[in-house]
Amino acid sequence: MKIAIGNDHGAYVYKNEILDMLVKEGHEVINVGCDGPESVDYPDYARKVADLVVNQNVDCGILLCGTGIGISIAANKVKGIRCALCTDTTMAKLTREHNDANILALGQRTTGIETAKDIVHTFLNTPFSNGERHIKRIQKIKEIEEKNL
Ligand SMILES: O=C(CO)[C@H](O)[C@H](O)[C@H](O)COP(=O)(O)O
Repeated sequence: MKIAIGNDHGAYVYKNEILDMLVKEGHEVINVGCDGPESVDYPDYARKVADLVVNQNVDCGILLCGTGIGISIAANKVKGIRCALCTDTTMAKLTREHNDANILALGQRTTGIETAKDIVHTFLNTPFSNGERHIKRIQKIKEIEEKNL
């Protein structure tokens, strides 16, 4: 898969671990995150990954910050983004099956690295269920986006 990954200073260690893992597994990864501990602003990185996803330059995105909260809030402001903060593999599976999430958010300060890697694998390997009720609900999310323009 082609994946965009972005992060703030609170998650550059996990970003590097997950980036290395994905490249070793044969994925093409575009790194638009920060690469060190200097303080930066997570919305800037959320926007970079979200733009790559909505413009279909990548199949999906991964965003990381200290908790995954701020960066997911920012990404979800971009029209067309369904970014899910996941803290376990059940959430990752269900957000793909039910919400067709196109960005996964993770927190370096809140989730263990092995769990985070498992979450990434589950997210990437779970297809959208295409269930009628889920399609209807995603359509309603899109209607909210349209009304907010
Ligand atoms: O947005 C966040 C909180 O939900 C992230 O955890 C950020 O990484 C965090 O706010 C950064 O905090 P810092 O004190 O500037 O390192």
